[in-house]
Amino acid sequence: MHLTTADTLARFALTRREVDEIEGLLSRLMSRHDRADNPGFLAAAALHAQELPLRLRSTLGAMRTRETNAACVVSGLPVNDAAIGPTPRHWARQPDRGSTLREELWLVLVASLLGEIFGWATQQNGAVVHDISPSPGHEHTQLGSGSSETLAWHTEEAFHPLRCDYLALLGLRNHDLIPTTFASIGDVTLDSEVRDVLFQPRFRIRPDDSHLAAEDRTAEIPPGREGTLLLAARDRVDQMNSSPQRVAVLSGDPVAPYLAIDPYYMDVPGDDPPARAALDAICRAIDRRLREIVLRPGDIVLIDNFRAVHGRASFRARYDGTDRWFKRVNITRDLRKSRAHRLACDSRVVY
Ligand SMILES: NC(=[NH2+])NCCC[C@H](N)C(=O)O
Ligand SMILES: O=C(O)CCC(=O)C(=O)O
Ligand SMILES: [Fe+2]
Repeated sequence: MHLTTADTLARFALTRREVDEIEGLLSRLMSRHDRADNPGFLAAAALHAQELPLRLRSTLGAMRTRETNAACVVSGLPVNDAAIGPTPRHWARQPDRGSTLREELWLVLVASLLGEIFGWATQQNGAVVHDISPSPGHEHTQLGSGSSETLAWHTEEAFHPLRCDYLALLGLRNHDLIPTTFASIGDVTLDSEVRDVLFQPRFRIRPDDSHLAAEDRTAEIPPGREGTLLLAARDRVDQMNSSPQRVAVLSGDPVAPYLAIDPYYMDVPGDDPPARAALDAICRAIDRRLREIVLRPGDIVLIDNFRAVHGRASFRARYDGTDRWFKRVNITRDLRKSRAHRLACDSRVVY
């Protein structure tokens, strides 16, 4: 079987005029909002995003509706390296969130062209805009804060039924040009027997370690429904870890399927050699198609989390304030489907 091969990685370079327009929009928004993740700004983000240049809006509109490409790199917005401050050594340790307000507004606006932004109660303490930077002690982990090991390619939250439709990564600092890795299912060729097996619920995907981090569990349990939801979310992660359901890797249209895969956290239960062989086959096919995307400061990559996998090359962390530093958001096309797991209809945190 040959899946559709429309080019999977689009590159969108902002013109000088578009950069000027965006700078103006960001300055106006910065005078009115002190954080990119405050509820007031998030509620209006989709509206403000309509002030982004038309060419950008239509490119991302096509990515959303026609599934033309599985990723798009938007480049050209300058970032002042001194102004954003030193790279934090831990996601919770950025001394002044205001130092990246401009860049976070940029990320949230662009992401809002694809859908609604949300975070996980069990990840980075419910933050909606995540920090990705290397942390001491995490070098050999499979976390965004790892470094010395390759971050194995994956679907973001492959284990979770409410996983994002898209994720967006913003480069703030990347002096060593350490690449993000990327491959689209649209570039992968599979035998029809392999594909048929991957469409069946014969696989298990456990939560990745970012949802189990002990540090997320030290905070006090809040009272009321929030506490109830938080404890239930932790229990669910624990359960998905101890007794995961059997799921399919591929879904949707057999000739242009969607994908949920995270081999590092997967296994094939029971005596099922054909399922094992099918998983190995798709992993090899994806490995062959894996390519590198180097995000420079100001660049945003939007990744279709139903059609592409991503990861990161290994590198040596510096821990001197000049390390690679990204911001990340999850995007859903439909916030309503997670309503049972959120406190309010407009809340962005999924428990
Ligand atoms: N193979 C994996 N899924 N590794 C985990 C990916 C990193 C994880 N999303 C984090 O925020 O730290
Ligand atoms: O650092 C990167 O380029 C990708 C990180 C990533 O995939 C993650 O944090 O889930
Ligand atoms: Fe990821």
